[in-house]
Amino acid sequence: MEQYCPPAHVLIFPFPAQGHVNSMLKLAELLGLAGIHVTFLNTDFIHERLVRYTDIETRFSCCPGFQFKTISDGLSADHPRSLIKFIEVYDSLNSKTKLLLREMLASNQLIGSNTRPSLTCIIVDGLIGGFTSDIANEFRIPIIYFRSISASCFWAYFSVPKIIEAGEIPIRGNEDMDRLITTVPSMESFLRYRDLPSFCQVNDLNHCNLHIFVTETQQSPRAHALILNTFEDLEGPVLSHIRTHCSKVYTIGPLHTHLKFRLEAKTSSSQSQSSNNLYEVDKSCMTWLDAQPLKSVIYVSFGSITTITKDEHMEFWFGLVNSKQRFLWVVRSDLVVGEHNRNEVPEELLKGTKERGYIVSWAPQEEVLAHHAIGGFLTHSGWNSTLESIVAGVPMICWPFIGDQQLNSRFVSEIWKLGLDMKDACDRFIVEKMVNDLMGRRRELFMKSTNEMAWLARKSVSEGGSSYYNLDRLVKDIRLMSMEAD
Ligand SMILES: O=c1ccn([C@@H]2O[C@H](COP(=O)(O)OP(=O)(O)O[C@H]3O[C@H](CO)[C@@H](O)[C@H](O)[C@H]3O)[C@@H](O)[C@H]2O)c(=O)[nH]1
Repeated sequence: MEQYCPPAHVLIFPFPAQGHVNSMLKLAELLGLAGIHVTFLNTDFIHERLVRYTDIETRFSCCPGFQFKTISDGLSADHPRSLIKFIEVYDSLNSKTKLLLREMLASNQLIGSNTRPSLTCIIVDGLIGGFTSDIANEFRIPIIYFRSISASCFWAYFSVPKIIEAGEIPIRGNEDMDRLITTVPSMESFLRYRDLPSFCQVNDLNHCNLHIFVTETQQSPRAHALILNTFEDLEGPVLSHIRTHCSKVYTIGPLHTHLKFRLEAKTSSSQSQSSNNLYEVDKSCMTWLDAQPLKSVIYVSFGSITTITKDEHMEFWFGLVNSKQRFLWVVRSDLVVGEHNRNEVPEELLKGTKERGYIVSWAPQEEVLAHHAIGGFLTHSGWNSTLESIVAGVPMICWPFIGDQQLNSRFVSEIWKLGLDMKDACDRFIVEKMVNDLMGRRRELFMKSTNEMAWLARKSVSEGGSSYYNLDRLVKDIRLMSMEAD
């Protein structure tokens, strides 16, 4: 006789930012496809944007047990919620949202209807894992951490107490930027001070950003399991170190491809759509791309939170135009700090852009990277963008801005050999040279490694691959929890 298995119900709670919500929604959908009930908890602010720019009715129609719930982030309606206000967002979540979450759990508001089972576990973004774990413990609900960064960056944050103990941070001066950091196991031979996550590159070891990222990461072993958006062939050595501290680590990425493959298998369609946007997508760039020759366009995008100065904007713009390569550039309305006067933009830039460029304020990035006209990606090295480029087999020029991006760009260039690292430079001549190198002279150098890694990424999420297998294990683990709780 088959054993009765009570339905499982997972609460998923992301940190409220595009890169985090995007990947956790994909995880949610994968669990939904496996027949698990999912309640996705967004802040009101994020949910309002998601509903405005993503057709969520259609997106989640294949998961009948899926529901959204919202919670306040405790900030006023006119708060910018931008990167420079990160601490205010974080503090408000840790104080005000924490109380609301407790109330919602106490009054069963997160269940929704009486046909929905009670919560089996909470999957929380590890960046807000601390307070969520405290509450989950009060209600005796198991907690699983999800991190939207690479395993390598997770491991670097985890190792910070050792780095400090060895006196390797802070550094004495700029001359030390290239000094090797020797205390992060598996990275001893290539990790320089300048490659550490930017929050570790501080003079004050009590800096709140450093404190938050390190403390939250150090708490991970408290969780029942850790889910990472990566794959074994990409980060195997680091993952084996993480596994000595966290007993269950599920690597199930690249999530966007994993979801695409599972949706295609379920619906027998190859048109599966998996992007979740908090910005209005301008699809006109796809028509422009259709008219460009094979691998002739460099795609330029700095993700959802990077900002650049007017001077940096000019350096990139001149570099791109002077390279004489075709380019597609995402310039978000809030990318450049300070407005340019139309007559401040030199005529040669406007002319060069009209001839060979196309600018949008938000692109369908996954589709863009998969387009045959794309030959390179000038990126800020956010983890989602890095994975999307890896799967598409597109070599990168990395211009990391903040946080994990500094470390990602080192791995892309030095370890995985998937592109060039332009960190700490923003100069029109360097941009021009790097773009021409990537699109021309050095393309062949990268093609073998980008093709190989793209193949490994796809293999990992195909039936029999490591991420495919790990997702099935995660689903079984969750079902087992629901049986134990029954
Ligand atoms: O025009 C655009 C630009 C971006 N994207 C998507 O937006 C996401 C951007 O994510 P990511 O590349 O990770 O960058 P950020 O938005 O900057 O993400 C934040 O969150 C990430 C995950 O924690 C970190 O790796 C980054 O450093 C951090 O800045 C990706 O899925 C892109 O496909 C679009 O769809 N269209």
